[in-house]
Amino acid sequence: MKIKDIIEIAVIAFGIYQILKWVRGTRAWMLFKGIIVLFAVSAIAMVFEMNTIMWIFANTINVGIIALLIVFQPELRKALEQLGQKNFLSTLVAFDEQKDKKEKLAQEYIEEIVQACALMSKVKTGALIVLEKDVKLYEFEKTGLPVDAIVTRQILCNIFEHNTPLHDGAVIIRGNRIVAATCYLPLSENMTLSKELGTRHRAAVGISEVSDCVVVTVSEESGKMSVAMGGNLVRGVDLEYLKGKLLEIYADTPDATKFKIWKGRMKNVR
Ligand SMILES: Nc1ncnc2c1ncn2[C@@H]1O[C@H](COP(=O)(O)OP(=O)(O)OP(=O)(O)O)[C@@H](O)[C@H]1O
Repeated sequence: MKIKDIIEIAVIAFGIYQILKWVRGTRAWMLFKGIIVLFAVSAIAMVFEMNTIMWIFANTINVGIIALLIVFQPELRKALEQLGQKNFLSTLVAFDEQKDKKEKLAQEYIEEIVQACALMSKVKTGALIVLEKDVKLYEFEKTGLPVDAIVTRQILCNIFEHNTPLHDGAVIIRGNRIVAATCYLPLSENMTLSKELGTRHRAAVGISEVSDCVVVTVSEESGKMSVAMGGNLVRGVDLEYLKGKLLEIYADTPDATKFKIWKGRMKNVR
């Protein structure tokens, strides 16, 4: 083993790490998990010498790779564009402590979102609020106008106020900040959705199908609140349900886990 080989291994490991990090931040993450399952199935087929399954895999892999390149063309283009950017190195190695510090959806912000929905529901103001989780929604954020404001009930109500410039489309929330408003979301093509539902609710289901986000809607027609997650829509939820669902997002974040560990330690000390 020469120095050159060690450098080569380090470069490849770093490259794979960066690719995995990038995949986690895009909707390719779900697909990546699917591919891992397919590879697991092919490995099992190989161990048990299931020739037909192995033949199907061998003959579809080339087509599959081309299909992947076509489906993820926007993400690949974005990744290549980032490679060409000047600040690429600084994003690879997080020198800046702030950069590494992920913003988390703290309980107080959840309360703001819930209260905003309550107020809008009362006066039947239509709203579409997307809470981003692990899969980053940059491509949808770009379709709207940047806001970059701390989540407060007043700002949310103001954004969705009828006949104001920002009321149309969706708001995207990342951590404790509203990053964009008037965003255009993909409409779900789910045929089983109720025919009563219009495009606001279809858009909520649509974005939840392609990412792990949680979407809250307030109907302009009925004032009812709904929550979309993983392609499912729960209609007519109450404030308690809404708060519970949003708190689940908070519970998933590392900050909350740290808090739980800390609480556990405190219990042990006592
Ligand atoms: N693809 C989309 N992305 C983001 N927002 C959208 C999209 N399509 C529609 N909307 C929002 O939904 C509004 C139209 O809602 P529409 O009445 O069609 O839906 P709905 O599901 O019946 O909702 P409501 O119960 O509030 O009437 C638009 O004015 C716009 O703000």
